[in-house]
Amino acid sequence: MVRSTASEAGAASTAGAQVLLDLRDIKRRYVLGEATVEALRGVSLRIHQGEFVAIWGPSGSGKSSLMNILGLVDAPTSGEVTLEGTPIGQLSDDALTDLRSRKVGFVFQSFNLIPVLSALENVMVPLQIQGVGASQARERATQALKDVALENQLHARPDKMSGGQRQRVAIARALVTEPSLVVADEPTANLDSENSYMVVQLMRELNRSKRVTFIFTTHDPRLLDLVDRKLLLKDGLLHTDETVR
Ligand SMILES: Nc1ncnc2c1ncn2[C@@H]1O[C@H](COP(=O)(O)OP(=O)(O)OP(=O)(O)O)[C@@H](O)[C@H]1O
Repeated sequence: MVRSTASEAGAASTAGAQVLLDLRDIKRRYVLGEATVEALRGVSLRIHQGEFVAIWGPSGSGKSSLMNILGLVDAPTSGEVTLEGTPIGQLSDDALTDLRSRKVGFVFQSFNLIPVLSALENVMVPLQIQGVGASQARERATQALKDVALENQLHARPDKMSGGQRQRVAIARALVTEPSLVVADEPTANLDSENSYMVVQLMRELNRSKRVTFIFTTHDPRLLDLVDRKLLLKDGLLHTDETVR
């Protein structure tokens, strides 16, 4: 049940902004032996460039399933996903991998930093995967860490950093490739309430300053105060879609 439609609600805050992601009637079914789980049961949604969006809802409502599809890491069982006008379902595996690495950055609840690498080296990794040369990668990663106020921790390893600092490194790593979209599934699940708020505030500032679209999931209602738009998922359906500002 959607009380205000995605397109109406999105248009209210994003007049003139281009559609970044368009999901039409997305269903995701998991089959485990005899059992079938209908994790998403028909989600239609439009995300515009520059939006700052939270997806919230009870455990098991389909948030991670939807995030995997929004981040192009999983394909729906049925329905269509379009990113900047490109229908995803028609791409080869190689083309999809290339598009995802250029357009999407990821932030994870458990940070997923490489423990033996410094903060700077962790942030350089996605650039090196893209084939960017070492000195340029170092320069861009240094700037990305400055953007999250960690210029004094360039050479620290993750195990010497607090949870909030580790998540800031992960945000720098997500942004260093200059993606159109950052997808963050429960980015504050392993942080205390003060650090949770600071991390979402930081994502908000970067969303504004860099005009990058952010979509994150959360269980924490306080964090919803910081968003443009909140989507409530229940039982695999988009229940409400509210544009806040
Ligand atoms: N890989 C999978 N195989 C089988 N079932 C799955 C798989 N991933 C998710 N599910 C099921 O799909 C439903 C939705 O799960 P999903 O993880 O998307 O929800 P969620 O809202 O992110 O939950 P949580 O807040 O607990 O992380 C649940 O019933 C879950 O058990």
